[in-house]
Amino acid sequence: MSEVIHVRIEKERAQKALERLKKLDFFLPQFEIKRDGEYILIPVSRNVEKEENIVIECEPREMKIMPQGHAGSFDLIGDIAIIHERKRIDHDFMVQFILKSKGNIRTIYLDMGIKGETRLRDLKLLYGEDNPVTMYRENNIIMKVDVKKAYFSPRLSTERYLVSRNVTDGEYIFDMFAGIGPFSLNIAKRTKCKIVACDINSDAVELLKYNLSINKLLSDVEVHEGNSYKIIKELKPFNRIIMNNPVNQYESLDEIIESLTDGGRLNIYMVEDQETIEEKMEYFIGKGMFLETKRVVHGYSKSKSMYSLQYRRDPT
Ligand SMILES: C[S@@+](CC[C@H](N)C(=O)[O-])C[C@H]1O[C@@H](n2cnc3c(N)ncnc32)[C@H](O)[C@@H]1O
Repeated sequence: MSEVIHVRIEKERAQKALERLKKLDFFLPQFEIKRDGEYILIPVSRNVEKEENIVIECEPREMKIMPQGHAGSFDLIGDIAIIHERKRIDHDFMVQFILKSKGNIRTIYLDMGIKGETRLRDLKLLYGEDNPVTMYRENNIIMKVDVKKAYFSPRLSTERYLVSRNVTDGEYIFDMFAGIGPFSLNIAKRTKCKIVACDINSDAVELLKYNLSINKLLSDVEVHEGNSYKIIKELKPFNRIIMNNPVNQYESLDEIIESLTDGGRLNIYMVEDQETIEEKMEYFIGKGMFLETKRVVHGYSKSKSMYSLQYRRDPT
């Protein structure tokens, strides 16, 4: 049986990452470089995680395991690993695989599914201490994460970086489903903007405030606990609205579009299949929105993917 770890990197940055991985002697030339939507999968040797310094260029956060006869992946969040299985996986094999390939793993959970409005994960302990709190770094930001009390996924770190790069100083931004704050933190770190971040989960809001404080960004972000669909009415209009709650049904999209300034931008994340994403895109075009970027963030199921769409509201 052979198993290969791949660094998953956005297409535009893949060449640079490949050169860097070759230089560091992590690249495994005997295995194929593959495509995954807008991303490239580069086969690497197991100890790539040790090179924390290449995270920003390469982001080897999401390691995919593709052993024959198994189908799963795991996320690394600080010293916690969370296994996601698509088909039935031999859990002992996965635990041993992770422990052998990663040096610093304290706890391994199996993802039993995400539920409800607050998107909390049902986690089963497979290895180590049942302590869901850890510190996690991405794009020069540090975050306290509690994988049981608030939603967090490291898989969007490149997305958050790209969105933050698109923001210009002076924007007034609403991060509607902020969670523990990764979008707001990435933007506040790189720009001088006024950001409003809101989440309905009080534990997420507490972590968000803590994360702003440890990154010294408290004064850049106004935090609200509550229902964003209500709060937006009081605080609009915004130059940019970020909607990252892709699995739950979005409400009041007409009103949200109306809450943008002329030329304002909407960054929206959706889990759809090829057909339904086209329908959703037609809706926005019908509302006078101009599509600026469309990316496949990652595959979600056999037929569905997570899409990242950026629209600009053109003056009517
Ligand atoms: C998929 S998570 C995204 C979190 C964050 N943007 C991230 O990238 O980690 C969606 C978040 O939206 C929050 N949420 C769900 N409905 C909400 C609402 N009506 N108003 C505010 N927050 C809400 C949930 O508590 C959850 O933290």
